Amino acid sequence: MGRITTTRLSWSVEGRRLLDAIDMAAPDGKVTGLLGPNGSGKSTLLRLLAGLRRPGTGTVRYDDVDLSALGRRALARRLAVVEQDVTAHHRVTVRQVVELGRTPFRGRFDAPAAHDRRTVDAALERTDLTGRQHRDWHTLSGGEKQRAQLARALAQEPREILLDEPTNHLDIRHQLELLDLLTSLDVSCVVALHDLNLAARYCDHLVLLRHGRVVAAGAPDAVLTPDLIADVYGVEVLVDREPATGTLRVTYLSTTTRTAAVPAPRPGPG
Ligand SMILES: Nc1ncnc2c1ncn2[C@@H]1O[C@H](COP(=O)(O)OP(=O)(O)OP(=O)(O)O)[C@@H](O)[C@H]1O
Repeated sequence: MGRITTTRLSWSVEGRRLLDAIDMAAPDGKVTGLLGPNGSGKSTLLRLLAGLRRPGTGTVRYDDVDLSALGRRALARRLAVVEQDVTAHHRVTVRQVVELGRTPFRGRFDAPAAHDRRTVDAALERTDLTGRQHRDWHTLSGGEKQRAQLARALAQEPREILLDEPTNHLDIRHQLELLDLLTSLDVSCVVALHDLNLAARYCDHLVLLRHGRVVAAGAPDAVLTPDLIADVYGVEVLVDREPATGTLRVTYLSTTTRTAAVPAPRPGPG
């Protein structure tokens, strides 16, 4: 497990600042939810955390180590990334996709060792894909592909996992199973989510973005307030607790024009 932090992290493209001085911390061993409307910068932030984009300014740290000082292989040995809508270009089976999670631990020409096989078997089992492991990747449904990507991430035995809307193709049962699984792992997770009720139920810590800036961060009951949700999403909500479980519950009432007052993002370098 490791703590992920960013300091004054910014990223711009074509003169538009898409992330603006992001200070965030994803606590060790916890599930951190990234929230925010479409285009608020969740995927861009995840890509910077994953080292897939280089920060314009600012830093990303894994524990106390700057991401730029971690080699690619060292990073791949601790960090798993589950992106949205991954496509495979070659004919591969589900098991071969999951076996990719073992690549950082093997020499280029090594056959999978017993530990690699056991880890892949366990990852397939935990994502309910054992029965589909020999299927061609292209024959899977969207939800099965998403579960296979999670299985690949688990096969990596990571200390940290970054996930971009991992529930968007999943039916209700698999959404709950995936998030139950994430919360049961001894791993620090950062997960972009749209569903505020799933965020309330499964995340220990939330970071709410708007126009590439952090507008609130903290425990779900500090972030999921009617005022913040109306300001950021333009939706009036009722927030209470579900009586049977005590979980925070967000009920959507109506859209509002309150977000119209939000200033446009600043242009800027870096
Ligand atoms: N490479 C790029 N070039 C130009 N604009 C980009 C690039 N990448 C992202 N953007 C823009 O940056 C903004 C943030 O995008 P991002 O995908 O990070 O948002 P998001 O919060 O993940 O959105 P969604 O909820 O719709 O997935 C959007 O306006 C997007 O169009």
